Amino acid sequence: MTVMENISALNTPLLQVDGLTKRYGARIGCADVSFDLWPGEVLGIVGESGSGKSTLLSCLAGHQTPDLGRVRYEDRDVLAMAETERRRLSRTDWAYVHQNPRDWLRMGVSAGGNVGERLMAIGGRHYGQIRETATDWLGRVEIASDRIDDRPSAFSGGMQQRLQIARNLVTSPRLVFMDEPTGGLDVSVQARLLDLLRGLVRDLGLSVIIVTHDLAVVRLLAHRLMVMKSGRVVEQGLTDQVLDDPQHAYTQLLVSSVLQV
Ligand SMILES: Nc1ncnc2c1ncn2[C@@H]1O[C@H](COP(=O)(O)OP(=O)(O)OP(=O)(O)O)[C@@H](O)[C@H]1O
Repeated sequence: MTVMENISALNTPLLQVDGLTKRYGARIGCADVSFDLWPGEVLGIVGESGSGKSTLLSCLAGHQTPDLGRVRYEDRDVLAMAETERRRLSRTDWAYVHQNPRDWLRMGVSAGGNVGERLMAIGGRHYGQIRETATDWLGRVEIASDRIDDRPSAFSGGMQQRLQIARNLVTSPRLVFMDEPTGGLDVSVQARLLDLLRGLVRDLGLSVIIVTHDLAVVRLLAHRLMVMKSGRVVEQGLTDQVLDDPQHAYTQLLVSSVLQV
């Protein structure tokens, strides 16, 4: 990129979402959701169970087709894209970290293989280099290099989640979707994972959309917050502002119920 292209990239949102709506029959999944995501920005999406967080995330990532609305990634219309192009984006520029790593890791393949496989999917062919990069990434997610040939089934839940993160980030994506990445883990394991995620997001300059019902997670990770209720965005703003001075009654309830715990 030239300097001018760099400056212009900084002035353009990475993702532009406009009026996104998804219904399941008569039921609303998400309705009229609009926002911009900027390079290097972490956007948190919170709301109680059934508020539409996962529906929104899966529509953004192209796993579901919305009924209405527009999604632009850089200068590309994501919804009008051919399936092959969207798949290519998912392997290169985008990553998706799911709540349950066991469903998304290849449990019969070694830890190193799980990471290396993603490099091979984008054209990596040199075995030595792939193994070296996989070892480096295991180190970055705090998995000892002598575990490289172990299968994920021999790993703890926290290690499996860290392996899923390495598998996702090894291809240097720019935009990472995360769906409850710390869900289902012990509190101390969650804290370590959050710390790790925060470091990676900062060091790699990632743009992230993270869905969670856990306000502590967004407090630590997200620059900006969107609060959803019944499929709609009821409040959005800078994370600290929204959490310290919630304007909408629903956000006030969310925040106060956490404080009572
Ligand atoms: N496949 C589906 N078929 C029908 N209705 C669905 C489907 N998926 C979600 N819904 C409905 O859409 C609404 C939003 O659900 P969604 O799973 O997006 O919420 P969520 O905030 O992610 O909840 P959770 O935190 O429990 O995952 C809910 O009313 C839900 O019942």
